[in-house]
Amino acid sequence: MSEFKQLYSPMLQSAKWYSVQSWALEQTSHGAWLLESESLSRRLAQYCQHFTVAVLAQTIISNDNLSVMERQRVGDSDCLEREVILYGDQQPWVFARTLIPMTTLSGKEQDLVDLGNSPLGYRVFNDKNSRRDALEVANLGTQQQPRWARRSRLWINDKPMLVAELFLSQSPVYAKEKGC
Ligand SMILES: C=C(O[C@@H]1C=C(C(=O)O)C=C[C@H]1O)C(=O)O
Repeated sequence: MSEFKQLYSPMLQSAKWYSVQSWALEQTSHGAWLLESESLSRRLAQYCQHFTVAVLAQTIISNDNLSVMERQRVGDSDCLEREVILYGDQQPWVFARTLIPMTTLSGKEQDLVDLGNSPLGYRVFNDKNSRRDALEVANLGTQQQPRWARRSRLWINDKPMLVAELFLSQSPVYAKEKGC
């Protein structure tokens, strides 16, 4: 198993998520990232020369293995679980875990299985019928040294998927805080 997956997958899955309103995110530099409602991939790509995605794992998981909240967001179907690292100029910036219900992988959306190293966000937000809702934020670090994560539901043609993203220490989300 990849070291990234071993480290970050349990971190993300044990996160305590809070609605965005619980955090004072407006007018902060990290808030602009966490509140991004369009494609995070596109935003990250603007901060580097080479934006790349590496798939760590892609497997089908039973609905029984989802948490109650995950089930509330995506329903009762088994899911394709896709875990990736998003890289900016070879630096690991984001660990992301996406749950795509098998019922979403129908019609035009069957191609989501074969994304490989293409960013999911490019595919989803290229479609006119896409949107994001149910945004939640977690801090997996401390107040002094935050490690931000967010979870949101994406819709494509009225079919849901759930994306959780952990912003790693080298990501531009922390640039201002570090005084760079
Ligand atoms: C969901 C988006 O796509 C990003 C790309 C992902 C992937 O390729 O698996 C996963 C999560 C995202 O951060 C986005 O760009 O908003």
